[in-house]
Amino acid sequence: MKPSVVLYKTLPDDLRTRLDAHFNVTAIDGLTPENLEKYADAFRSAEGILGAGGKVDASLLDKAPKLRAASTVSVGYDNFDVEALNQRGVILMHTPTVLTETVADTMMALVLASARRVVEVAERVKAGEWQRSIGPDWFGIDVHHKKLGILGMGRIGLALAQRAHFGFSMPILYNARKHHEEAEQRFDAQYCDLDTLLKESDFLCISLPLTEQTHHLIGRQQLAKMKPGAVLINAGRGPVIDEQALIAALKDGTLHAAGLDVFEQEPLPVDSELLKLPNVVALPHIGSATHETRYGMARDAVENLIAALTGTVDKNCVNPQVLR
Ligand SMILES: NC(=O)C1=CN([C@@H]2O[C@H](COP(=O)(O)OP(=O)(O)OC[C@H]3O[C@@H](n4cnc5c(N)ncnc54)[C@H](OP(=O)(O)O)[C@@H]3O)[C@@H](O)[C@H]2O)C=CC1
Ligand SMILES: O=CC(=O)O
Repeated sequence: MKPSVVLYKTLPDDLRTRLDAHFNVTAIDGLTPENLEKYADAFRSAEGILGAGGKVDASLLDKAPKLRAASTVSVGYDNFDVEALNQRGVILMHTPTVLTETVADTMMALVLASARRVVEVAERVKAGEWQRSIGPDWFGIDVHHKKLGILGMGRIGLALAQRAHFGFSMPILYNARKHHEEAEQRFDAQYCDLDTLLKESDFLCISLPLTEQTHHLIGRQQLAKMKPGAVLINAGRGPVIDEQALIAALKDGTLHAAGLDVFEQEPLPVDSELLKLPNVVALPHIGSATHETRYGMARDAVENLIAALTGTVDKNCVNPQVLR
């Protein structure tokens, strides 16, 4: 008999067919409390789950006693209680690599849009404000040759460094837990502590995961240390930045602008102060959102679940210790 799995994200038809070929699939529209109750039987017999978004914690795992593998259509896995998965021997699979270049493109787009006020001035054109030659009130700031600080020199940080170094001649500073030889050799990136990164970066780009250590890593004190007129970009996770402190820094002119793909609460509430600030470019968490990359992520997530439930995992595993 095929193993049972719960699918909580819509897949392209061909990938759904592949999943159906291996498993008895119960498809639900998200890990909501209502669905956990409504599909209690499916969770009780599920050996795998596949999807994105929604908390996978001890209380969900208690409802799925046969679970052996979870496959997320994302690289970030902060919505999973990995400790609880480890205790129950559940393998967690994710989708690194396939999205790296696309997310780095998004970050570079945020750098350019924030510096050159692309969204704001395009709106002004649409509003009919372009009536004569533009003056300094339409100007932005240069990107090329400015100092780019990268907080989190992992896969995405490295791809961003490549763009900034070769495409925009930007000197690169970075901070991570360890030195990254590849970034230093290929892009002449200089390692520094967080304070130096804050003080010296013209553009500070965050590509960190959300963990206990990174939660509110950037708060009022850190923002106050940033170079006057700097631009802050965040495509890691919203709660890495204390959003209220960020709003204050944008209002009092400490920061020139911010480009944000992620927020403390998503979707961003429509009454958020951030949306009232002209110097904020706010995107709806589209870091990896191209047709090609989202398809690749879904494909990898399906293959990851098949590998996890057939004992053939050789990559993309968050907690390989469970395999031993
Ligand atoms: N906006 C979006 O749509 C997307 C957002 N993301 C987010 O981006 C994150 C990064 O992805 P990816 O680059 O693939 O991940 P990686 O694991 O490759 O890189 C993470 C980097 O963060 C660093 N890091 C972790 N904790 C700390 C810390 N406490 N202090 C300093 N540095 C730290 C790591 O340091 P070290 O190298 O020393 O271990 C590493 O350099 C994801 O976890 C996800 O949250 C990802 C995809 C899309
Ligand atoms: O935020 C997206 C991810 O893949 O993580």
